[in-house]
Amino acid sequence: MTTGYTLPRSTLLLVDADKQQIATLRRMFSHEYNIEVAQDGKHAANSAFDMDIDLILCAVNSPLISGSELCALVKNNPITRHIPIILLADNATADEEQMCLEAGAIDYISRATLPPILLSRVRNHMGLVEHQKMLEHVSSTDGLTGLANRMQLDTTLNRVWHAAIRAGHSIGLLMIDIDHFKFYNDEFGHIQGDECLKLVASTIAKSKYREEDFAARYGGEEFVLLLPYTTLDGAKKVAKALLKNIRQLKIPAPSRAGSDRVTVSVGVAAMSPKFDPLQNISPMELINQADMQLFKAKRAGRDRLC
Ligand SMILES: Nc1nc2c(ncn2[C@@H]2O[C@H](COP(=O)(O)OP(=O)(O)OP(=O)(O)O)[C@@H](O)[C@H]2O)c(=O)[nH]1
Repeated sequence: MTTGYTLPRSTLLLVDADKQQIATLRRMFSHEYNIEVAQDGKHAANSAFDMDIDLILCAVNSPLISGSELCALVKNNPITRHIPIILLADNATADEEQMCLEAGAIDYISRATLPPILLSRVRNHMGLVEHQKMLEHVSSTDGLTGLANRMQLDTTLNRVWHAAIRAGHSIGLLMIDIDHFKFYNDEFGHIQGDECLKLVASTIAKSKYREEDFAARYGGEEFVLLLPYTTLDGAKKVAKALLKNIRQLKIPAPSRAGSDRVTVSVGVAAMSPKFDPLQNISPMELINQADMQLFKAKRAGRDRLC
C-alpha cells in the first residue's frame, strides 16, 4: 500500500525462561524488529497490556503461566486480544498443537524448525499485523493534512468524555474554521488551497499544549482541537495562541477577504460531563456548543475567538 506514511518499527515480545534461547531469538530478530523480553507468561501478559506489542513469540512451557494459558489470558482481554501469539514447542506433539491453536495461538512451531523457516513464519505473521496497522492508519487519518479524521475524532472524543465523567474533569474543545476560504480557492486555485489547508493543519497540530491534546480535520476547511483536562479559561488561552500562530504564518489572503493574511475563527467550549441517565448528554453537545460559538465569531467579524 503506498500512502506516503511509514509505520514505526514493529515490536516482538520474546517469552522464554531460558536466557540462551532468548539470546538466540534476539540475534535472529533484532535487526528487523524492536525486541521486548519476558521470562514467563505472567510478565508477558503484563507487557502485552502495558506496551505496544505487535507479536508474541512464546515458549510453550514458559513458567508460571504456560503458553496456552497466556493465549487465553491475552485473548480474553479486550486491550490485548488483537496481538497474535506464536508458540514454540520443545517437544511438539499433535495433541499439544491442537490445544494451543484452540487456545488462540496463531501458530505452533517446533523448536527443531530450521532458523530460516522460523524467521519466515514470524515475518509472514508480522507482515499481516503491519498490513492491518496500515489499514487502520489510512481509515483514521485525513489524507490531505495527515491529521486525524472525523471517525477518529468521534472515537477519541467518546473515550475522553467517559474518562472525564469518571475523573470529574472538564474537557475543552476548539472548533476552528479558515476565514473566507472560498475566496482563497477562487483567487489562488484549489491546489494552492490544499497547500494552505496543510499549513493551517500543521500549525493547529503544533498549537497543542499537552501530549493528550488531539487535533483533527472535521471536514472541508474546519478543524477541531480537543483539549482533555481543560477548563474554559484554559481552552481560551489555547485559542488565543492559535489565532496568533496562524496570523504569524503570513499566508497572503485573497483580495476580497479584507485582511492582508489568512486568518481563522475559533469557537471555544468546555464541559464537565456527568453521568445523568435522565439527561443523557452526549459528546456531540460539546461539538455543538463550540460550533455555535464559531458561528458567533464569524458573525462578529472573523479572525477571533468566541
Ligand atoms: N482546496 C480545497 N478547498 C476545500 C477543501 N474542502 C473544502 N474546501 C473549500 O472550502 C470552501 C469553504 O467555503 P465556505 O463554507 O463558503 O466558507 P468560507 O468561504 O471559508 O467563509 P467563512 O467560513 O464564512 O469565512 C469551499 O469553497 C470549499 O470548496 C479541500 O480539501 N481543498
